Amino acid sequence: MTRCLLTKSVTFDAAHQLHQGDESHPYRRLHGHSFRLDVSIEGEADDKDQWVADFADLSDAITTVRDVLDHAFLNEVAGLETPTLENISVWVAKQLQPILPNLCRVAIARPSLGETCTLEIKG
Ligand SMILES: Nc1nc2c(c(=O)[nH]1)N=C([C@H](O)[C@H](O)COP(=O)(O)OP(=O)(O)OP(=O)(O)O)CN2
Ligand SMILES: [Zn+2]
Repeated sequence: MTRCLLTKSVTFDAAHQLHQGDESHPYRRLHGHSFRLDVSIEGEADDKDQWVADFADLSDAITTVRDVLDHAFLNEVAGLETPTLENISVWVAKQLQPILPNLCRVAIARPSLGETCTLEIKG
């Protein structure tokens, strides 16, 4: 059997404010970013279909979180009151774990800034 990691990626745009820094720090102003979300599942290709899972099912799952995050003011999303990349990763993992039991990695990137936060999920 072959153990594989499948990754599906989507992009979204969202606004946020961060409380870090002093009162005049630019992070505190309302501003936006373009994000890329990468979601990975791990498993073995099954005998019948010869795949770990249909990418269409991974796509359906990731779309449910993208629909919440895209063009949102992230601070107003329940559980995302401090929307750092780190907290967005944890939030996405919490949403997806019930529907993707073999979820193993969530990464949130800001490609224009060359920044990525990767959350490794132990089985
Ligand atoms: N470890 C983390 N560090 C920072 C995070 C984070 O989520 N985790 N977030 C930020 C802010 O979101 C900040 O707005 C990032 O942008 P910045 O580095 O200031 O770059 P610009 O806003 O200037 O980039 P643009 O090209 O204008 O979007 C900071 N640190
Ligand atoms: Zn920001």
